[in-house]
Amino acid sequence: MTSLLTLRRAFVINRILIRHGLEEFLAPTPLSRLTQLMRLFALTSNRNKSLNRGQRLNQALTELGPIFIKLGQMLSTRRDLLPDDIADELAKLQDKVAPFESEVAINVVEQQLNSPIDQVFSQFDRTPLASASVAQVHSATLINGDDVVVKIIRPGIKKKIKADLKLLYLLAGWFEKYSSTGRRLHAKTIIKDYQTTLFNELDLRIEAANTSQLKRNFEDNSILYVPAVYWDLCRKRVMVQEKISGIPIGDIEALKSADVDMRLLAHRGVEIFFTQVFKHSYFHADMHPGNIFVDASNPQDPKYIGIDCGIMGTLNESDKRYLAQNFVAFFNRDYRRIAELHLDSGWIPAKVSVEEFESAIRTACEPIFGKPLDEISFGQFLVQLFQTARRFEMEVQPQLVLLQKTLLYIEGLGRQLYPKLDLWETAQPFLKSWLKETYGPKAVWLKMKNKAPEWLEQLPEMPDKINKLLDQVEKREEHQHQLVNAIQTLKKAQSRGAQKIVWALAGTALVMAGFSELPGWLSAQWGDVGLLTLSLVCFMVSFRS
Ligand SMILES: Nc1ncnc2c1ncn2[C@@H]1O[C@H](COP(=O)(O)OP(=O)(O)OP(=O)(O)O)[C@@H](O)[C@H]1O
Repeated sequence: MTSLLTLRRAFVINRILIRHGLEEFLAPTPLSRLTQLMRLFALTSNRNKSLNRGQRLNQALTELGPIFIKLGQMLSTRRDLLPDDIADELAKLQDKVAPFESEVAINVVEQQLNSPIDQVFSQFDRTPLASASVAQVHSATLINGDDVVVKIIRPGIKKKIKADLKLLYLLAGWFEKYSSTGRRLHAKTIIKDYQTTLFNELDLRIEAANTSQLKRNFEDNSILYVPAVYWDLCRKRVMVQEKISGIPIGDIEALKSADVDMRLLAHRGVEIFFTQVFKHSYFHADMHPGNIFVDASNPQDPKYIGIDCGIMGTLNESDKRYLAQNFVAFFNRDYRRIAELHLDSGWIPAKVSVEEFESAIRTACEPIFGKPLDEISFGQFLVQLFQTARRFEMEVQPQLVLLQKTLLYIEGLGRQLYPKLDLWETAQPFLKSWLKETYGPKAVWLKMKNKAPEWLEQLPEMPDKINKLLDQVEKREEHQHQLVNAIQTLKKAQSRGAQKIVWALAGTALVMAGFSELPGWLSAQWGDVGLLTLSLVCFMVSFRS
């Protein structure tokens, strides 16, 4: 049954792709035969020939539905993988879905909270505030008078997501199997990452927990405000949080007419990003205009408000070191250092020549410096670096890709707010102080101080441990010695064996010669005796050796 449904959907996808002139994406897959058949029987025709391939892909994904639209949106941020013309068009995809009935929304809320709606809310706005492919948001007021928003998962969406994912896996599998581009793009991994993102979005407790964590991280830093979560009203398919109000970040006109200090706002955006990355190792990774607002109550001290923490990125110490050191080296145009960092840390295999890698990075990054300082892009640098490193067999970690995508967005936004934004001005002191704080003498001293109790605890066992270690070293040396001896004996035996074989072969050859015709100058009798004696000698030597 399921496979029949999948086949039907595959047929529909095929038709849509042909209609938008995108058969080239199917060419290497088994669907291409179906494509030929469909064209033969004129089941579909190729429209939109005047549009470029990015625009045609945009239209096809829109027609394929929300799960494909979301995939396109996600892919639009993978500039390290996709050509710019396609990424630009995919970025324009709109996730606009018709809202579901408010009765259905209320049913879900009552079922999830196990309580009639009017016992939880004094007012529930039946017209949704927003409606996307996975969830819908309604305004409401709690019995205690707090203004809140209620996010509700679209009923039946999980089944649809699963069916579409099944198909996407099938297509990605074909794409990887039959096309070198598919293999280069790691098509199946892309779908796997997408699946993780989608499934996380289906459980609103994950988003609620992320929101709480981000709020806690910025408790002592007022430049970012995060709404409070009402934990007792959060379930898998319903989340209630504080209602915020602010100017949407994309509304530049409104910000300007509110007399907001745009330069400060742009720099604070960069500061928030670097604080999340380097101080908290935890960053909001779904930064789009719908998720960022500005509190302009004091326009000369504007503050950000962030919502929708469904997708967050985390970094470990080595990721942060990688980023900080590379950024600093990049701004010093020290490509040698970047190459050395990659080799020394084992990010790229040791067999790669440092000169070759340095030259590839220089070729990729020099054009970025051809621009004025206020156009230099860290995000673009990461795109180029990852593209180059991939060519040298570096597996770029997903969290770094997520970060690169967020950084590109932050830069774009910052320059939209304040076109003269110089990222380095905010980033440099930040990175330098982070490197100093983490790796400077004070940091080393602090780390040693933190480790001291652990070391003290182990101190009494130290002599025993050192003894054991020395024993091991001794044993290892003994083993090595024995091994060398064994190899030498083996070699000798091998050469003696070879000698044995040679002598035995010579003996055999002489015996055989005895049975064959002898040269005329040798009398038959003496010849036979001589050959026999010689062969006997050979066999004896062979036996002895
Ligand atoms: N706490 C809030 N206060 C006020 N408005 C909110 C709040 N949370 C969400 N909204 C409104 O609802 C919209 C959608 O919210 P949210 O981004 O969380 O949903 P989503 O389903 O993840 O949407 P998308 O997929 O487009 O990001 C927001 O753009 C905003 O207008």
